[in-house]
Amino acid sequence: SKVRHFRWEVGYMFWSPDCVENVVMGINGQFPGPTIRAKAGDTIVVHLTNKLHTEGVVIHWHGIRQFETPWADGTASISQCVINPEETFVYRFKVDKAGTYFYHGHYGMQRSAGLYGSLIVDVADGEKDPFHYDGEFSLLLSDWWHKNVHDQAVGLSSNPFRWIGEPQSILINGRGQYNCSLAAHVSNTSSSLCSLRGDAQCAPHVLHVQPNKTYRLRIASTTSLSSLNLAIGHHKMILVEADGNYIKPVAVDNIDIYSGESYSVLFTTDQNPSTNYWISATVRGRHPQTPPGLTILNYHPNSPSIPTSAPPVSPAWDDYGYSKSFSNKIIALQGSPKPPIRRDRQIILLNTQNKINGFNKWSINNISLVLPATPYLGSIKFGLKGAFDHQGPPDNFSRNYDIMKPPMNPNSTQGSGVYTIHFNSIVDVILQNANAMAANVSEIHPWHLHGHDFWVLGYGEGKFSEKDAKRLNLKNPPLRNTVVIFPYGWTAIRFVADNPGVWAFHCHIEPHLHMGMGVIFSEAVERIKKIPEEAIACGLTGKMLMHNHGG
Ligand SMILES: O=C1O[C@H]([C@@H](O)CO)C(O)=C1O
Repeated sequence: SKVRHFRWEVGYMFWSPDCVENVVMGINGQFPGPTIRAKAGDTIVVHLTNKLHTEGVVIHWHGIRQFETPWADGTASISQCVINPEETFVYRFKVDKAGTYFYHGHYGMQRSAGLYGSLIVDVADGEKDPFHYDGEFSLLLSDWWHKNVHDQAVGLSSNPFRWIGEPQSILINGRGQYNCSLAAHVSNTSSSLCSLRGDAQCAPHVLHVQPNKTYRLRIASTTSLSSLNLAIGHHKMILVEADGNYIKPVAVDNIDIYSGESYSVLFTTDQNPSTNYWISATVRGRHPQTPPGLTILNYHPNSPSIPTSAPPVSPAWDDYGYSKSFSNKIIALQGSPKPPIRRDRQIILLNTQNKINGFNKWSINNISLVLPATPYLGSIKFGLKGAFDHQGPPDNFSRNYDIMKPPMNPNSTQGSGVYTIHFNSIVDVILQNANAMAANVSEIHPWHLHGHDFWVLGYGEGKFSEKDAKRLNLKNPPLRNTVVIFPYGWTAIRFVADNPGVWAFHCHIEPHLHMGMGVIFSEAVERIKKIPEEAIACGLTGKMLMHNHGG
């Protein structure tokens, strides 16, 4: 295995992700940031220098479990102090499992500002994937607003509340088209056909293929808000990987992908080779006001021109039955690690939209998460009293809460308390969805766990009951790091607390996390040996270091 070094500078720059010039957060002058490619077992070392003028930054390596390096998880106020302008922080961590991953900012709304890129881990030398392919491509999906993230964040924390609204564009590898459509001539749209130079920043990323070959398409979603459906016109796909875990191969026409998820699919170029085909990413789960993101599958030796057929038709945005049946198709590949058959602890998390002093929030068991000034990892390790709320949040919610109705009393509180998890204990979490503040509204939330993969034991409708607990899938549940809760439904997961650290578990919709939709798991922190000083040189841990050094 190798040690792979990267020197990165994060900075704002002018860029036209969807043909409209804006300010984006880039890395080394690139948007999206550079792709990291490594082999399982390698060590990645990223020297990250903050070239933003007046704000801190961190980067989270989404899906990488950070065994023995919990300070490198890249979560502001949780695993480390933010990196200040002109400072360099060294992220050093092992990528221990092959798969499709990505990285992104995890401070304020910096992911929405464009701070993201792909992280791809190939199998180690001498190892093989359990499937064959002739070539591969990688698509990183995101959504893009013309309103800058500062305005977005201020709106979310204002009274009256200003919602960010739906995105202007869906980007595929950082490229979308706002004021025109690649498919104007073949779909019923009022937009005009794009006339783009191939080297324009918003020109689509074209996939060049040979006929009669099999390709692996790696797809990851780092959207701020949007749930997407991805399809390749006229081609079937076989799903083989989810969130860096092999799954039982299953043939599908298209895939639902929620923010924080990744998949690999195989497709064979067995269609009429005299034409090109569309790849589309269409908004689902919220009333779409954003045209699909599009790119082109270009069969050799055709020119990379616009396909003559219409883009694929996706399921209706509110066809949740379709989404549920898709999610239920994902099961573990035979021979994958199985979950332990019993649990040590069950935590039931009610997801509600709330008000605090007139401000809109999201709460979990009636507590809206606010992050403390001193990152948890250091304050917990050194027992610094007063760094965050002493009282841990509850493991359950009131039994008579009606999840089908808007909250009777929408007032909630904010808090920074943590769930303390014992080393090697087996934890079940039941994510319980509910009605939002408006009547007859319940939204999709993709939940992402840091530091772990978990088994998805099942999805269900309504309020989770003891009956449901007996019917969980312990036979072949898939391992993942992100899972969705459907409107008015619940989702059950299980994980083994085998990774000392402080780990966020949160809705991956960035404005929702910003509004408090997450919890913190403090796991066996007493087992962590030496935390690098640069991760904790702020707040109360910074003061402690100063005293220790006789400052
Ligand atoms: O957090 C959210 O706020 C809006 C809406 O509920 C209020 O405008 C919305 O759709 C969200 O997901």
